[in-house]
Amino acid sequence: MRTFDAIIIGAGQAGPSLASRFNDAGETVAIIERKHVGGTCVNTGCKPTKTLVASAYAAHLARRGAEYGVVLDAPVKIDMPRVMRRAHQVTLDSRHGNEKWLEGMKNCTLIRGHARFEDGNTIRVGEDVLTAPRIFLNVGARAAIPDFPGLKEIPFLTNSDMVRLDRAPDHLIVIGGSYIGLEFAQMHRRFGAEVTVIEKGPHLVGREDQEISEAIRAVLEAEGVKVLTGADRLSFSKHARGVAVHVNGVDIVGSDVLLAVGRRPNTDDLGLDRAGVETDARGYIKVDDRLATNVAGVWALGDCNGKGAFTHTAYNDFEIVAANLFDGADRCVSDRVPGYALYIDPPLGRVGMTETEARKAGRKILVGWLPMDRVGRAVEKGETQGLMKFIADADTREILGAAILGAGGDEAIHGVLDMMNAGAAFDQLRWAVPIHPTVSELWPTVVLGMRPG
Ligand SMILES: Cc1cc2nc3c(=O)[nH]c(=O)nc-3n(C[C@H](O)[C@H](O)[C@H](O)COP(=O)(O)OP(=O)(O)OC[C@H]3O[C@@H](n4cnc5c(N)ncnc54)[C@H](O)[C@@H]3O)c2cc1C
Ligand SMILES: NC(=O)c1ccc[n+]([C@@H]2O[C@H](COP(=O)([O-])OP(=O)(O)OC[C@H]3O[C@@H](n4cnc5c(N)ncnc54)[C@H](O)[C@@H]3O)[C@@H](O)[C@H]2O)c1
Repeated sequence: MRTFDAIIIGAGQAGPSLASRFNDAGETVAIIERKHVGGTCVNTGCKPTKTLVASAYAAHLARRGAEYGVVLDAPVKIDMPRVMRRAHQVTLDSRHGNEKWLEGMKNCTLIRGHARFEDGNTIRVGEDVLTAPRIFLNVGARAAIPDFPGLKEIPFLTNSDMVRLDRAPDHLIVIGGSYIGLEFAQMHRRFGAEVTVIEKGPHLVGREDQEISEAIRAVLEAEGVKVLTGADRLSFSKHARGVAVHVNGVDIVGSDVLLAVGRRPNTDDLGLDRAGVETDARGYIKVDDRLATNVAGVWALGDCNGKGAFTHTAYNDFEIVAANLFDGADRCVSDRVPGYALYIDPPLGRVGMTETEARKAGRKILVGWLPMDRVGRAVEKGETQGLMKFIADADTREILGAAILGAGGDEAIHGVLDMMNAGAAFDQLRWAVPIHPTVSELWPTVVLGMRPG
């Protein structure tokens, strides 16, 4: 049995940074990884997908070259193996960088293998048995694979397969019209595939306000992505041309199927019952506001605690735990201002509540919005799809939320995110002097135009 000051299971987005804090404090730490250092983000998530999105954007812009007076005399061709090599290289560089970082930590031991609890402070990795007074779970999540009729009979793809595919499918059928589904849908359309998105809910990205969902659908349909919402009773079968998806009484035939219907936490094979660590009905580890589980000395960080599903929320979980353990702070998850982006093109940048959520919360709200074709920067760039939207509390002057579906939306949303973090009233934006020409320079205009919602 080996003894450490701390054990971390999972080298995703929280684990390695936490290991580094233990190392720097002169405490011994073991970090256990069963697959690739860097976890989902680096290997099968953000890094490869955003690199692929960049290739797809280059193809799209090249096709539109003539609109800008840039003449390309031959049709745009996509070299898929090269596209994929570029994405793979970005992943490899990041993974190797993380590995080197961990291996360079004097007090840290990187252990390869699948970890399971023996009891509340003992972990087994194969023949290796480790113990520590503090254990941190950073085990992440994987693609959910529901038991759809016929699914076992057909080949299907998940996000992990998609980042290894070195061809554009002839016709990609995407099940699930949210983050993963839409990012892959648009990118493969731009790589030359026919693409159909099948979504169960009445709208794409159902958690957004309806006009945002509809604008996203318009962006995708304008590029030729077919969208079917309100999909009911899905089933699958083999077909001479690949796969047939039976939905709402019709058959859709494609060459490949991508399942993007959500994620499930990697907690079913962790021996949590032996340690007595509680999970909710969906398998997420129950934690308090400071990420402690019900078992003393065990914490859960990142996707596996169900409090966030993004790289920045997993990293913020590390920041919270580290600040509380090492810096004498008292940080908690409920202080976090929720922000995220959907990386279709143009991207959707989001922070805080939607208008629907603000109304449901019983707030008296003010709402302002502007179509992107009124934003000079977007006009100059020739990227005028989408809108900006701002929601505030009419009584307290608090900023409740904002969205930019439009050029640079993933970056420009940070102006609002920072104001919300600073607890600033929306009136402050009125007197900001933003830089011209930017997307952000329109926030004062949006704020001045707010009306009761
Ligand atoms: C296609 C896709 C695109 C995405 N794009 C974005 C994006 O643009 N922006 C964003 O913010 N988020 C994005 N995400 C989400 C983001 O990747 C995750 O939220 C983030 O990686 C979660 O980090 P984590 O540390 O909680 O878990 P992970 O990164 O999943 O790491 C968990 C690690 O634990 C290991 N592990 C699990 N069980 C065990 C065990 N028993 N023993 C040993 N090791 C174990 C796993 O192998 C894994 O390496 C995307 C996700 C996907 C799938
Ligand atoms: N840009 C980003 O930050 C980014 C990108 C990709 C993934 N992610 C993370 O990964 C997580 C998972 O993404 P996701 O898109 O797989 O899941 P999701 O939970 O966001 O969406 C799943 C979608 O599938 C639909 N669906 C469920 N069952 C269905 C069925 N039977 N038929 C048709 N549609 C069905 C749902 O209605 C929903 O729209 C996200 O929550 C996100 O946090 C983030």
